Amino acid sequence: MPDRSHAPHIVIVDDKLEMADMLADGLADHGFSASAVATGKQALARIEAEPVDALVTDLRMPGMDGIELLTAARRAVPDLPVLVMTAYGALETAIESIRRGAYHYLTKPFKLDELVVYLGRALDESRIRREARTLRKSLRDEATKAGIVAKSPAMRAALDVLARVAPSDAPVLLMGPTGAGKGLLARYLHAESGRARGPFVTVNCAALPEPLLESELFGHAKGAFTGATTRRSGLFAEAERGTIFLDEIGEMAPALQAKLLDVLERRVVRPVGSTKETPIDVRIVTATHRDLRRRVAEGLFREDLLYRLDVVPVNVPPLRERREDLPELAADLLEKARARHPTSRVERLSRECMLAMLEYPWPGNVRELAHAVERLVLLGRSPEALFADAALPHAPAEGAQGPQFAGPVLPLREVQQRYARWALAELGGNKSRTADRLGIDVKTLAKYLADEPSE
Ligand SMILES: Nc1ncnc2c1ncn2[C@@H]1O[C@H](COP(=O)(O)OP(=O)(O)OP(=O)(O)O)[C@@H](O)[C@H]1O
Repeated sequence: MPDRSHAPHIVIVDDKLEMADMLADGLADHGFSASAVATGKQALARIEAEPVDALVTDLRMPGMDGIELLTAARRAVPDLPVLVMTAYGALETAIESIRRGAYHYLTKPFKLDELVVYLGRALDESRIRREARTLRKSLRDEATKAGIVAKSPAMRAALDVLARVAPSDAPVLLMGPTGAGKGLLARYLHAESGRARGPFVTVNCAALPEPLLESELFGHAKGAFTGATTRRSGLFAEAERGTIFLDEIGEMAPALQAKLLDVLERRVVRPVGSTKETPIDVRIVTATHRDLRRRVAEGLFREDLLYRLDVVPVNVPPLRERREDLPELAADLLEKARARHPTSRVERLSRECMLAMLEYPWPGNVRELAHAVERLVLLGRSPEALFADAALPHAPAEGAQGPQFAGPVLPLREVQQRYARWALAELGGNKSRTADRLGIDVKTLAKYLADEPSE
């Protein structure tokens, strides 16, 4: 019997109760705690009332038959291992039971030892599944603890897609501007996947010239080029059983794109200067701030490679398009920055600062926000940080906001329309925010926007 901390509780159901009793006694001799019942209903009541580790059921029974019981039991306890006992010749129902999730079927008459072996295996597998789930959950909690802020629908959608595709090996393409969090999401995907215990290797494809990048990625043989005094295995090999994150994939040179396509198709790499190919088991995740379709149209990116890479495309919008994330991001970043600079006078962000942050366009996205908060913490002179302490290059100069009056006097209706259009453009085309800021409802805004200016 496999090592278990408690005697596994097995429910055995057979309309011939003496048969169920006999099996229960036999199982008790093998260290199980087994109860025998005579109907599907009784078995289900037990499963619903107390912790049961496995169910052994006859198939043909009056009232609730074995298939119905199997279905109901697995609805009550989704991972419950179920073994079915079937009469000789009832192969079809036995197969049907497997289709519905039974672990195994035993054809009567069978030896007790056979049941013991299959029960042991079923219990071990269900324990392993449970442990894997707990591990995955704790990794997910880790990712949340690692601090991915996702209040906005866009970020929540991105996390949701990533969590769902994580268990597969499907390539994922993260699209979004610099500093928006693509690297962080790539790590999250890795942590959520079955490869979480394997390595996560990041490569910035824009950082190295083509020949260097090729040998970085695929490795090189000894003497492959001047300076290659030893053999090097490359980052794909380093990422074996893990994930490789190719950042700025849009910048990759065409010749290298062809080689990467070959890696994706054949799952082998060939080090520079070598004739030997090595099989690889690596999940490929890519990211770009470019519009890759446009790069394809411009002849700068291979279309066949794009199709291979964007099996699962995920958008990571700029921070200004998901301001719901900003307050929590700013608060988290403030905490971290304060921990790094314990002598800072800054304790919190002033209301003025938060409002200004919500207005600011953040061209460098979360990375820029992180740097701004760092400056606030370093430069702030009071417990309540002011926006000016962040010393942001794109901050609007005081007084430059809002309408300026000059030129001919215009009818108010026209001013309303011009101002509404300007405000809408300022707020990135977001009608509900614009209406909110103008203190009108969306319908009224639409009226202002549509109004023909009066002559
Ligand atoms: N949603 C988020 N929650 C918490 N931190 C975030 C979030 N998004 C980004 N960050 C932080 O912002 C910084 C920039 O993110 P990241 O490096 O992932 O951006 P990126 O899109 O990969 O940028 P680049 O394309 O320039 O490499 C990192 O320190 C990251 O931890």
